[in-house]
Amino acid sequence: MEDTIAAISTASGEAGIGIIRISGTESLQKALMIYETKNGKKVTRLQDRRLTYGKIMDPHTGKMIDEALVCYMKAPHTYTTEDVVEIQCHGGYISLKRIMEALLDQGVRSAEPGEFTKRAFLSGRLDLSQAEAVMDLIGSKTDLSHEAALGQLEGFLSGKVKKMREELLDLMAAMEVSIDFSEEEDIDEVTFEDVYEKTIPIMDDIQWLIDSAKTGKIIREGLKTVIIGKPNVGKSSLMNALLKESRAIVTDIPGTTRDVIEEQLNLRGIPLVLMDTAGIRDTEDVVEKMGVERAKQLFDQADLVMMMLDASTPVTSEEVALLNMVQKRKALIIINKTDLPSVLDESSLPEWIDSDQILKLSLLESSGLLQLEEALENLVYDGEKNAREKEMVTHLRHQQALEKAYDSLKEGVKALESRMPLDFVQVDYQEAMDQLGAIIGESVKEDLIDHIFSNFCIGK
Ligand SMILES: Nc1nc2c(c(=O)[nH]1)N(C=O)[C@@H](CNc1ccc(C(=O)N[C@@H](CCC(=O)O)C(=O)O)cc1)CN2
Ligand SMILES: Nc1nc2c(ncn2[C@@H]2O[C@H](COP(=O)(O)OP(=O)(O)OP(=O)(O)O)[C@@H](O)[C@H]2O)c(=O)[nH]1
Ligand SMILES: [Mg+2]
Repeated sequence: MEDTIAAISTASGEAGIGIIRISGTESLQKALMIYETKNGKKVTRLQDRRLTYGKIMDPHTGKMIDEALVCYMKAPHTYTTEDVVEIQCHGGYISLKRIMEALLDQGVRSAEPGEFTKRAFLSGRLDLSQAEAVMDLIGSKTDLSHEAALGQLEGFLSGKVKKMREELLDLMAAMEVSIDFSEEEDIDEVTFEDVYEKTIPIMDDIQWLIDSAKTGKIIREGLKTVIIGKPNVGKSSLMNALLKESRAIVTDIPGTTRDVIEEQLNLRGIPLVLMDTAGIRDTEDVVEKMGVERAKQLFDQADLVMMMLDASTPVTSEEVALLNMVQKRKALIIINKTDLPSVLDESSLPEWIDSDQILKLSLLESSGLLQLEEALENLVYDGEKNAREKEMVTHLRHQQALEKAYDSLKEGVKALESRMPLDFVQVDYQEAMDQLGAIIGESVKEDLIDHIFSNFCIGK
């Protein structure tokens, strides 16, 4: 029997109401220990799925903690599939804290992060990718990431994975039968053709999912974008322009920004984590030097680099060195201050730079920003319009499992083609099955499951 757990499920802080969720066999009994009706009567049961007004009492002092609405939901048709009681009290710190204390006093255990959802998963009401989607939904910061999470919660990925696994299972069964009926260990020709032809579309489906992950990961995690360049080119001005607020200090003194300024931003549905950095130059100033070091570190970690140049100054050798570091990266080259007489010679830029990568702006005149947004959008979607739909793979874990499944099938098909003994083929198909299974939480180790749920928030 699972023990009975409770947690505050609403965010902490002052709020209209707050909810405590209790789950487990003893939920109702424990909740009733601290509950009485508005007339001060104790009760022994509550109607299933009915919100009831009453008082939450401290059993020790006999004093009221708060008034509340209480709802009992009978197993198995609940979030966790266990008996659940929810206590809706006033929001704020004290009511919620004291109700939790009163419950713990009755022998209820504090839920671990994600434990409610873990129970929903362990009971089979959700599969692992759906459980992960619950957290994504809570964490989503743009409509697109919200949509993607909702799609996954509704089972878009699980559905596809389950269908592919069924198809693979059929193929494995067909191979099995084929061996049983043939004299040798070989697979007969008809079965070979059939298995081969049916495997290819499965591989195509997997590839499609893998392709969607490029955008999907950015949609879920955000695109870490760092603005770099020499001092005074307008990096902080760009940060402010994109945020549409005066966040970073802008002056005409080179070396104004000394620390990293990080802000989140929703750009056409893409969550950007935007970082403005200290202008990179050789400097004796200790603080600025540290800022420059940080800028260089961030540069390494970023998903996207916006390298900013100044149209009114010549390209320096230091800038060329920075540009060359950007070569293999997702990068945009931004030439700012195009309102000033042009001094920068574009032919002095490294040759590898693609003309699509260069954007010309004048932040003073607010021109060129739309083109910049568009270029960013194209980079994320890789020019694929259909990537904007909500069906995409958003987790690295899923992407990696799909890649492994794909590789195994490729091996399997190769083994088939060269008429290898069937055991070889089967090993590959089984591996693909297992990899796909890992996405939905079948054939995964317990510590992976623990790890995934430990990243959830309390009360979920
Ligand atoms: N008060 C409250 N609001 C909430 C939740 C909750 O647990 N409590 N949720 C979550 O945290 C979300 C809703 N998700 C839920 C998903 C499934 C079930 C559930 O009881 N499912 C049952 C029965 C469904 C039915 O009525 O047919 C089932 O699937 O068997 C409940 C909530 C968002 N809002
Ligand atoms: N003429 C002109 N001036 C600009 C433009 N964009 C920014 N500036 C000015 O350039 C100066 C430097 O801008 P910042 O945004 O502080 O430059 P930065 O790259 O953040 O500089 P550091 O933090 O010192 O590295 C300010 O005086 C801005 O007003 C532009 O498009 N045209
Ligand atoms: Mg600055």
